[in-house]
Amino acid sequence: MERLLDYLNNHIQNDWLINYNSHQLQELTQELYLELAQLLKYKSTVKIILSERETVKFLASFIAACAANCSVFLCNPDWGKQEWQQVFNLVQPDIIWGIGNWELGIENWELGIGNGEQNSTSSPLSPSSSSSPSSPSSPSSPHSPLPTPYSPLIMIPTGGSSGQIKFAIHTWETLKASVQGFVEYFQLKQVNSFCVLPLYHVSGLMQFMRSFLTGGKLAIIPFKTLDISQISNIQTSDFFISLVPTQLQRLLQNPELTNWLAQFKTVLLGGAPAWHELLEKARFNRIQLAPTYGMTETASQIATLKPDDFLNGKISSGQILPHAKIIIRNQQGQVLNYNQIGNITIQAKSLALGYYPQTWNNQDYFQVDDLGFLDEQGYLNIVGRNSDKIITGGENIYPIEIESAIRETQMVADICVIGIPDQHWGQALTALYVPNNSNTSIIEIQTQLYNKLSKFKIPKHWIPLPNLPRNTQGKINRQQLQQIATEYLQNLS
Ligand SMILES: O=C(O)CCC(=O)c1ccccc1C(=O)O
Repeated sequence: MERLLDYLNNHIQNDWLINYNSHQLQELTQELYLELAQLLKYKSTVKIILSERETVKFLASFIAACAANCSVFLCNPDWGKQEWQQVFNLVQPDIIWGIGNWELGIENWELGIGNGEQNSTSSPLSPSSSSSPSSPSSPSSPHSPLPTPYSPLIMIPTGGSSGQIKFAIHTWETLKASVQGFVEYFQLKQVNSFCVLPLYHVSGLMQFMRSFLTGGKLAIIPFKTLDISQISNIQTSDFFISLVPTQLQRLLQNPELTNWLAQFKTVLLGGAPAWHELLEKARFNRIQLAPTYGMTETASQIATLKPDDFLNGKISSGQILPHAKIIIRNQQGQVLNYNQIGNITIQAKSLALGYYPQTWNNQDYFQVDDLGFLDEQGYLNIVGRNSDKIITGGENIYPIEIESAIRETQMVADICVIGIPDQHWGQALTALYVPNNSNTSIIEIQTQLYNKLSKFKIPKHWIPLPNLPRNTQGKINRQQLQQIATEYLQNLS
């Protein structure tokens, strides 16, 4: 993978990284690479925790780690003590690059839980001969290689909306396959990306990868600091931008930023389910929106609705990217037909090899928690998450349908529907909502719902909250809401 350095130094235009100095990036990458090469004389594998807020440092560290075939664990500098402890115990890193709260998690680790690898004998990587480098533009193999010390392992964190942090094990090949699928699907030579999502997250990292591997431009500006005066000088009609639904909602509340957004070639939307009203608003404002479906394990999107389809009124997650295949199966694993709802299973060249430190062996397909169907034209439709399913009075309900209907009333700023254990109903449909203003009336919302939904789909309990617990990706923490709702209802009775 040393060819990566050559690629960075000689094959990428100087101005690819907008607002940053590419020379500085090259120099820092070289410096860090040499540091790693030194270490690799004595150790066969080097595990790096990368927790870097600064863009150039993040990119230099990432590229250097990959060039040196290290295992790099992408981390969120803002994780709390508990998360860092979990991560240190799992990873037992040789190097920590960056800043953040990780000091908080280091206590146990220093007490000797880590440091298990000090005895590894030297296995120097001989220059280029031992590795099987592939140039960033060559086609990738259909199967991911097993992890070897001669290819970098890129661990991307995924925690879902709550609970344990896991790392999906990716390789340069799986990430490259995702970029190739993307480029083919959109019929592009180069991808210019405007990245407002964190680089340690798959949604941010893949924007870097798309630009880096295709020689496209890359602007990186944290969402929090987006401000019209700072961004209006970048010509975005040639750019992709990736947003999560809550970010899109925020931008659409500001006319200037809405105008700015409407100039993008494509606005990729992913990370969490979008609601009908949000999509309508984007369509009304002629945003070139491309709702996507994908996850950390697939190195971002594997299905995407193209902007033309979106603007023509289509609602779905779009067609499947060429590097991936989605098959809908029933509980027994049998393949279902078009328009039949079942479990979504995935095969993809971009699929992770497993969750660190385990690889998935002999697995024919990856089954996710989502339910959906493919229509005759191969468009993917997501119905809901298996684990979010609520059974009330014997009826199956997916909260997304109820949440969309409630949003359409325009009387709530945010909404989540869950099931609370109930003697009579099995589970009682419960809506946790953020009122739009002090006059928000539940009676009025319910009246509107009666015209749209069957009676059993109307929530039995309504709980107002000042805000709902969402992570930076906009994913809602349903577990926490279960707890809040249970306590709230207990206090009532
Ligand atoms: O939720 C995830 O884990 C993946 C989400 C993701 O990558 C994404 C999020 C927002 C916009 C575009 C994308 C994408 O798939 O490229």
